[in-house]
Amino acid sequence: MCGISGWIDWSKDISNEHGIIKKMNDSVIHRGPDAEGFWSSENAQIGHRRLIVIDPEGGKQPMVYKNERTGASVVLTYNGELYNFKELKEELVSKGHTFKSYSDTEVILRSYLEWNEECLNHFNGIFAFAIYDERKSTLFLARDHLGIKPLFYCLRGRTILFGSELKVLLSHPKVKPVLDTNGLCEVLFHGPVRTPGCGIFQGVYEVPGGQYIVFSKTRNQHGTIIVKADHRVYWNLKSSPHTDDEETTVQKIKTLLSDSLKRQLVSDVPLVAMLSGGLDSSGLVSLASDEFKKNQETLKTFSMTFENDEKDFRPSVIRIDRDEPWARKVSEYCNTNHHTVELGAQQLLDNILEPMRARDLPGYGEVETSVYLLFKEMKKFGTVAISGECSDEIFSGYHQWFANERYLGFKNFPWLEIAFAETHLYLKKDVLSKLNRTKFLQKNYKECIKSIPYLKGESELQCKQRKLSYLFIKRFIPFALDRKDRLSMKSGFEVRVPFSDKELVEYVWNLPYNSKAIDNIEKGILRRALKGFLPEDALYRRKSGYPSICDNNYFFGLCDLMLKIIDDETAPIHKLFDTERVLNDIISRRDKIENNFREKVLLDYLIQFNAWLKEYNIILNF
Ligand SMILES: Nc1ncnc2c1ncn2[C@@H]1O[C@H](COP(=O)(O)OP(=O)(O)OP(=O)(O)O)[C@@H](O)[C@H]1O
Ligand SMILES: NC(=O)CC[C@H](N)C(=O)O
Repeated sequence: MCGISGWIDWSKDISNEHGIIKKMNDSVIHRGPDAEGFWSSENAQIGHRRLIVIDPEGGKQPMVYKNERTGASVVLTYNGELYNFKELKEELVSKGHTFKSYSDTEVILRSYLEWNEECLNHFNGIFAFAIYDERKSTLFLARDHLGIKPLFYCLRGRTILFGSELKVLLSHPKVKPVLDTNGLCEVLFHGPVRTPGCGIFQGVYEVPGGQYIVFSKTRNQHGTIIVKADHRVYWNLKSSPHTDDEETTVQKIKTLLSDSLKRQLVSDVPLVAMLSGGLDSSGLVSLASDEFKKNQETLKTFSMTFENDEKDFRPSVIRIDRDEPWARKVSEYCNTNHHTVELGAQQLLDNILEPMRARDLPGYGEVETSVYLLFKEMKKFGTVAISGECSDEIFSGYHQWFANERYLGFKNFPWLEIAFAETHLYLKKDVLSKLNRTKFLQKNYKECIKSIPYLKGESELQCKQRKLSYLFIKRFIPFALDRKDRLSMKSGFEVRVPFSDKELVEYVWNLPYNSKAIDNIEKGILRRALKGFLPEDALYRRKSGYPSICDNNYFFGLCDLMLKIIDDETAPIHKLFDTERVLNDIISRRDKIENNFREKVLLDYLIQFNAWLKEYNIILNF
């Protein structure tokens, strides 16, 4: 993947401000370790950091089209992969376009020249890009359908700033890390599930998936130059009755998934795969290894586990068994070259702040640290990987929620029930009452469910299931993708998610829950579609969550780190949290707590939160 940055200023000449754009661009050097590029003019400074994936020579960026007659340029800075670029190129050639390279980047640029913003309706891929069009004095910011690649921006008067990560914007002197009431509520009450569009810091936003913005320079009635921002949704979930019979549905899912996977194998650099031994990653590994075999190649697969996990493992509602034996079994069945990455408690503690630095926000602790370390290791073997992420959200794999009246009737985001949204329990009383958690969450939830496209004639139960499915796709997926992008890109590693293919999502969205959970098992329809691709027991392995470390040394290590923070009077966290209660309820009782999952999540979050306030010099304004 790449990192993009930019600064458009219609209020003054910024052609000499190279130092600032260089700093913005350098902040995402990890996203694009292979090359850097800049383009500038009187009103624009545009940067690019490149992780080369397709056409090393021809795909350099920013990529510019210059109208020879007028001298006006159209400049593209882009992060992503256009999976259907070969087909689109043929279409564009038939319309008279000529190409200088075989890169997907040039296809994006030429598509814009041909179709303007409508080009988005032709794309299948993962992308976040900016096109500065001197011919029209516009800046076009766009993001892929589900929001797989990131894009943040802010508008200050006649100045527009944009970048792949929040740190790009924070590197510009005009942007300060101010946390107002809304920003604080977001980080405290939603856990890491940020509201799409919200950039946490005051005046900072995100282009949500499936949307674009055109900023244009125009004049108001007094003749003063102003910037107009036109926000548009170009893709969304649409409901229609599902009329295919069972067999047709199974066949269609099989075709859509295998087409998506094949498209996503395109790469000029080594591609590897994650393998948990669960249905989703195993299914993709099986399909991908067949493609590799056609070229006499062996797919490399990777799974993550913990040192001594066999001894320490205790089953829980979330994690019913260990991934490792299943991953090995699937690897043997598919003939992959399998690697196991083993992590220890101390290694996780040593890297505890890395996910926060990757996301520019505090996050979901240990799970994020292990994913980050896994990606870092995988990068030694490849530049691109395939992951089974998002299948659970798309196929409604959370049986415990979809088949449970309590959750179906729940009038809030269901994940607020999980441990990672419990920080409010330890907030100082005056802070909590000032922030009004209930009001914030209710407003946000109501806003979200307002746009659910219910289908006429659906039963009450079906409506509730559609609502839950909508919440997972529109709210939980952006969080999962955001996390995956930042944790992989911190090591310059691109992770692709074939289940998030727009055509597959559009089709599965309209399956009633009963059809998805056919055979009385979560994701039953997907299991039927993957029949013959996996050993029968792996095909019907029940869902077991992402591994969390059972070694108590990790929990004790967290307690020690937290104790140091509590003892430090200057620690910023004291301003917000009742640290005395954390000490009494958790740290002093550390030996007596049996199942410490919730406590681990809380401590992880508080440690990251404290470091975030400190390292980012957060200005609290609430
Ligand atoms: N132990 C693991 N090692 C390597 N990658 C993993 C591991 N666990 C999860 N992943 C990655 O994260 C993704 C999401 O995990 P998740 O547990 O939701 O899915 P899964 O294990 O593939 O399948 P299932 O949902 O059926 O358990 C996986 O598809 C895989 O890419
Ligand atoms: N890493 C990226 O975002 C890649 C951009 C572009 N697809 C290339 O191959 O260079």
